[in-house]
Amino acid sequence: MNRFGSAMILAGGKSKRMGFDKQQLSFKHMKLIDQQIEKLSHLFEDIIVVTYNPHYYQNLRCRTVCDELKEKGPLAGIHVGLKHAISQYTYVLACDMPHINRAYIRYMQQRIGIHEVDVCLTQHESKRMEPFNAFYAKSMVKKIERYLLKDKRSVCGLIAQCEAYLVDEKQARHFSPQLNMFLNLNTMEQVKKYQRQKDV
Ligand SMILES: Nc1nc2c(ncn2[C@@H]2O[C@H](COP(=O)(O)OP(=O)(O)OP(=O)(O)O)[C@@H](O)[C@H]2O)c(=O)[nH]1
Ligand SMILES: [Mg+2]
Repeated sequence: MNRFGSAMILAGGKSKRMGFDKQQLSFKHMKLIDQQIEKLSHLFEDIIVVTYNPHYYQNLRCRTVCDELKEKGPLAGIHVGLKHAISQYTYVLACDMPHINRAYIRYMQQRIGIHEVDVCLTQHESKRMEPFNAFYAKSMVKKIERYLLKDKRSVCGLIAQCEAYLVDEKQARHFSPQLNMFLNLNTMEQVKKYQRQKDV
């Protein structure tokens, strides 16, 4: 099994705050998720979209899976994505994150190369962790399953129980000074602000 071949995009949420399905978000007549798939396909040989709408992705360079454990939130997406992954580690992104930072992905891959860990993610000075734009090991599948079956959902709670390599905020800012690489669009207000700043 190779080390970093798979990436997954989570697109199985309810988008309640947005008011319409976030996997349909478009900028300049192109869906954000299609743009993510395109960008990731230059970095990963296998792109998995975790979605309940596989027909959106028929002609794209990706495959689709859907949650086995339903109604349990993002971790259930990570669970099934890891199950289908072809590599030891999988890059995890949410479908509402417009900035993919190639240098940071490479940096995390290097860190994982040195420290054999279950996950590699970023921690803010406030101690808050970023669950996406992160790597998870395939070996976490069973642990995540047990955790979800106990009706727990918090990614950060899970991380506390595993071997994690945490990149600190200061280090992450070398790659993304405003931490844009973690920006996720949850509401139309956030979309409008993003469009104003980026002129997209
Ligand atoms: N596969 C899967 N993905 C999920 C699930 N819940 C959320 N996600 C995804 O996880 C990412 C982060 O979740 P949120 O930003 O809270 O998205 P959301 O849950 O659709 O939005 P809200 O309903 O407003 O909370 C997004 O990419 C969602 O599509 C789920 O139950 N299954
Ligand atoms: Mg949510």
